Amino acid sequence: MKVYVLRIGHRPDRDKRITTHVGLVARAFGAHGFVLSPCDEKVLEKLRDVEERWGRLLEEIACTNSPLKYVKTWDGTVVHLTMYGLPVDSVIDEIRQKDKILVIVGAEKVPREYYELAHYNVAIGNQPHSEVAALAIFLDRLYGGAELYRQPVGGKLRIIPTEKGKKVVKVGEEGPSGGAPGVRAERGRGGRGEGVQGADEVRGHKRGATDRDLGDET
Ligand SMILES: C[S@@+](CC[C@H](N)C(=O)[O-])C[C@H]1O[C@@H](n2cnc3c(N)ncnc32)[C@H](O)[C@@H]1O
Repeated sequence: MKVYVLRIGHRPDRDKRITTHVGLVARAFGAHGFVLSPCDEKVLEKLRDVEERWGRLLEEIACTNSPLKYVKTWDGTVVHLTMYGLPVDSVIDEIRQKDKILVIVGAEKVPREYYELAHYNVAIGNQPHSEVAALAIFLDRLYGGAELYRQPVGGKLRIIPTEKGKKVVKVGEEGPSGGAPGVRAERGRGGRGEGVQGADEVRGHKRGATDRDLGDET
């Protein structure tokens, strides 16, 4: 399964923090790609910085100024998170069977076309709340919780879970039993470029094994 998150309706003057949180949730909760619309380099830079320090979980961090075209040319399943949609529990098993999923989250009012283009309009409860919460719960239901235990590739720092305090070590110094308990990332890192349509309209950053962020400090 390949999952991309498309954040639409971002307002650079007021949404930087919440959009960054959408991106961080996409990264930490199992998405393979994060696409922002409209483009805002500051937000993308922040996400790249997190990936550089904490390790690579996203295959692609990109933006588009033609979000509708991005959705129309997505060659997979389109899920739009909205409080007006169907209850997540009634559709999540079906969505989990799909190979390629684009999850759209809005900011303020989402244009009607997105509701029509979506294969699934999905509600995380039928009350208004937040795109950050909606995305987190959707991805957690999609992966059944396993996404929390993926291990990033490269980066500089790892957290050693502790009962109290903060234990952070450099990559390579985790020790034989270091690192978070759990499973390694189940998905492969291959298939870069999948899900990128209208390359002339998608400005992004694709990461390869030679990127500077793969170097560790040890
Ligand atoms: C500030 S909310 C706007 C609420 C909007 N009226 C709506 O259609 O959900 C911004 C985004 O959060 C997400 N969201 C908010 N509440 C949600 C809910 N109950 N279920 C699913 N998504 C939700 C949607 O993606 C929405 O575009």
